[in-house]
Amino acid sequence: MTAGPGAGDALFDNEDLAVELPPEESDRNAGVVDVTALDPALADPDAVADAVAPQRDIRVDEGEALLRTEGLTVRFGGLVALDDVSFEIRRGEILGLIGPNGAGKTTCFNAITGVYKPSAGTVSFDGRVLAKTKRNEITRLGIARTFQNIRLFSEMTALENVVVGTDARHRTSVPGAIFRTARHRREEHDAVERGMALLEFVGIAPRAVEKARNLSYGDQRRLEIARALATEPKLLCLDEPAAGFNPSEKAALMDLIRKIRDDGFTVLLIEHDMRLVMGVTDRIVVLEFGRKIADDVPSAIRENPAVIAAYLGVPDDESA
Ligand SMILES: Nc1ncnc2c1ncn2[C@@H]1O[C@H](COP(=O)(O)OP(=O)(O)OP(=O)(O)O)[C@@H](O)[C@H]1O
Repeated sequence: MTAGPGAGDALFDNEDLAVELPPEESDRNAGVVDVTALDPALADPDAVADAVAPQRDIRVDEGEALLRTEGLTVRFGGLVALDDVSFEIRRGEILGLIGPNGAGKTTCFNAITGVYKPSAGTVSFDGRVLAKTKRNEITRLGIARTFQNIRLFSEMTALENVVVGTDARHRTSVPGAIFRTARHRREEHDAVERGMALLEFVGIAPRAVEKARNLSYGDQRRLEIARALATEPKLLCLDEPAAGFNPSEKAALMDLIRKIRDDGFTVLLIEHDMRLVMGVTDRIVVLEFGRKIADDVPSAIRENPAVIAAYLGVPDDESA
C-alpha cells in the first residue's frame, strides 16, 4: 500500500485522540441555574425552537440552492489549495464536506465565509455573488460558522457570549447605546431572552451565568454553536464540531445538528469522524488535493472507489 495523504484517517471509525479533562468537582456545579424557574417558556421546546429561528420562512424554498460555488480556486503562492471546485448547498439540507488532511476543506470554508478572496471562481449565496463582500456583511447576509479551535470570550459568561452574537443584527446606533434609548433597551432585553433560548436549545441553559472558560470542553463547543446561531444565519458552517468528543458526546452532537436543521437552518459540516458524517448528512462533497472527487448521498460515497482510495491510499501496482 502506498500511504495516501490521508492514510491516517480511518474511513469509518476514527476516534479523536484529544481527551476532555474532567473539571474539578467544585467547578462542576458552579454557576448552575434552574432557568425554567426564572423563565417558564424555556421549558417549552416549541417556544424555544421558535425563538431560536425567527425566520421560519427560510424553509419555503427547501431543496433549492442556497449557496453555490463555481470554479472556486484559492492559491497560496504556488500551492493550489482549492482547484476549480463547484458544488451547491441546498436549502434545508445537511451537507458534509470531507477529504483527507490538507484536502482544502478549511480553505473552502474560509472562501465561503469571506476570510479568503478566491483567486478564481465565484461563491453565490441566496442569489447574490459574494465577490467583494466583507466578512461582517457575509454574516449579515446569513452565513455563520464555528472554528476548529474554539474561539470564545473566556472571561464572559455563556449568556454574554451568545448576546454578543446577536449584536450582528442590532439596529441601534452608537449614540442610541450611549444614551440607552428605548429601542436600545428593547434590543438588549430581546437579546437576553433569545440568548437564553439559544442556550436552552443547545442544552447548556443551566450554565448561562458561568464564565465560558469554566465550561466543560463539550459545553464550550455547544456554546460556539449557540453563538453562531445567534446571528440568525440561513447557513451554519460547522468546522469539525466533534473534535475531541467521546462517542456519546458525538451521538448527542448528531442529535443537535439534526435539531438545528429541523428548526429551519441549512448546515455545512466539515468533520473527520466518518460515522458522524455518514449518520447525519443528506449529501457529501469529497475533496482531495483541492479538487472535488465526489458529490453524492452518503450511501454512494461510502462505496465510491475514488473516495476509498483517497482515504486509504492506492496499492502501488494499481496506481501505476
Ligand atoms: N494560509 C495558508 N497559507 C499557505 N498555505 C495554506 C494556508 N491555508 C492552507 N494552506 C494549505 O492549503 C492546503 C489545504 O489546507 P486546508 O487547511 O484547507 O485543508 P483541510 O482539508 O482543511 O485539512 P485538515 O483536515 O488537516 O484541516 C494545505 O496544503 C495547506 O497546507
